[in-house]
Amino acid sequence: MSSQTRSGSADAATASGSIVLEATDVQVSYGKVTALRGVDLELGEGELVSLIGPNGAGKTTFCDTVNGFLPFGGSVQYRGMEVGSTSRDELVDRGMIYCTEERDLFGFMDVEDNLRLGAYAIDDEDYVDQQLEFVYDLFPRLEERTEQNARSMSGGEQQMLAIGRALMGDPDLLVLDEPTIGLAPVILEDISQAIDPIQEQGVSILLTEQNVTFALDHADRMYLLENGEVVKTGTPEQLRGDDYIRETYLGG
Ligand SMILES: Nc1ncnc2c1ncn2[C@@H]1O[C@H](COP(=O)(O)OP(=O)(O)OP(=O)(O)O)[C@@H](O)[C@H]1O
Repeated sequence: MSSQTRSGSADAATASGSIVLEATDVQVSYGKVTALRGVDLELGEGELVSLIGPNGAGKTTFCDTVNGFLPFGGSVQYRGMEVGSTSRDELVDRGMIYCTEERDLFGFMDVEDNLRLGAYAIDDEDYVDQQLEFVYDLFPRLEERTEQNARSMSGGEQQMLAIGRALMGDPDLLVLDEPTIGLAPVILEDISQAIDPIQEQGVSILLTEQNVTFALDHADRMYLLENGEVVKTGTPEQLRGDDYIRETYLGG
């Protein structure tokens, strides 16, 4: 999907189809607390890159940073645009869509209205209808609940709605911050099954996770963040074979 509803981008990175997101030496502090230290991360066209790490490692801070919500040191480039000097509206307009850990749903609005709000900036009504159908195919539980208020849904259903709403915004890069947190295994499976079809639509994905198994199952490449620093990177295959990852994050 993507680009169909968005004004054409002429920059080199888009034209060459290579780097979507490039973070270089990113530093973020909250007063005296340093949350990110010298983080480098690269995400290529169509890739799913996962940033894994324990509580407080800095995953949400990284998502907030690349989405232009925090002041930072270093450089973050999205499609060749420097995030620090690009407005949030422009980032969203160019397809950087953020599904936050808090989900940010409109609790007193129903499922379909929440979904349609995700497409507020898109004029192409055919696209919106088509994408709504895609989201309902992806999450049939949402289609069964089109008129149910978001606040009355289970945590898992709300997570599906949050992802669905992000998809309605025609993402080029979808940033998913800990989508599996607190979910029962059966719901986790529903979320898991949605990942491949989203990638098949041509969407690049940055996924943060504490659930290392989930990340290993879906990522093309991974970065392990601890105390604000990237301490390991590699493919899932490489990280599965890593003693430290196995002992610390996969229970030996
Ligand atoms: N608004 C804030 N003010 C002060 N410190 C903050 C703020 N937000 C985050 N921090 C601190 O920055 C560090 C990184 O937090 P962050 O939420 O980015 O980690 P995380 O990996 O997303 O954790 P979790 O998995 O628990 O959500 C933590 O020490 C946290 O207390």
